[in-house]
Amino acid sequence: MASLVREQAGAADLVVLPELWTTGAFAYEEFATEAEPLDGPTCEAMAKAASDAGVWLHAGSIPERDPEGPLYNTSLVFSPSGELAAAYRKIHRFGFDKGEAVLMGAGEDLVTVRLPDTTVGLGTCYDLRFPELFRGLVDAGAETFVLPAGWPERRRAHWTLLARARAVENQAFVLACGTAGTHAGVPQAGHSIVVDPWGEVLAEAGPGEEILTVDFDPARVAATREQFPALKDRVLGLDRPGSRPRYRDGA
Ligand SMILES: NC(=O)CC(=O)C(=O)O
Repeated sequence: MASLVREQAGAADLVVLPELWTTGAFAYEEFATEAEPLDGPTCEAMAKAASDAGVWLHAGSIPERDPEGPLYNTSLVFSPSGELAAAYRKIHRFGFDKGEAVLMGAGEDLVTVRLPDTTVGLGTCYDLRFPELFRGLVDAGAETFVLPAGWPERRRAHWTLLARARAVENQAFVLACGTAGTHAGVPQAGHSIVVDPWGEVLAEAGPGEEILTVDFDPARVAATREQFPALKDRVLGLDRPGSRPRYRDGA
């Protein structure tokens, strides 16, 4: 993975990797054996790859070992000088009563990171189904969402639909990078996708491994929000019972 990142030197400003690529998102038994702290060998290798290539690197996510707590599914962003600029612990864990949902702890913090031309809001895979997270990130200034995933082929239609929905409703770019191949018997969707603030798909990968390259202009977020200012019409608090407008039964 480090040599793939290095190949982007001079070609990309930001490189994005998928979710849990050291294990596979469904290789549950490997989470504990492969987990490492944020100064572990994978982070060290990714920090070096980012600085060797001189790129911002969203290094996807790894199983994080917190000496004080449970394992976490943690996404990592490195600056072009190899500093860990952000770490985001996945808030919505997938699996209902098994897998990640029981093997890993839930993150609690919404995380944004300022890149030179855009503020990036972080989400991971299953988070894509929860619009309130992305609204929270918009409130924190996000203009571009970066989301690594290990999304199964079986639900690929949801992947595309949700990526476009998060882009349209938040008038933001969505850069969603998915794993390819088969992980622990689960065929992965691939189909990494980049969506613009109008909901148009700027680029989409195929089902297999590939490097998807896209040029986008972060200034389009402010322009879209100004030309079609739907975000200003939000009624806040609808998802919080007790807040206004009030909830009532019937007509
Ligand atoms: N793997 C995930 O985190 C999410 C997923 O599979 C889904 O359908 O949602």
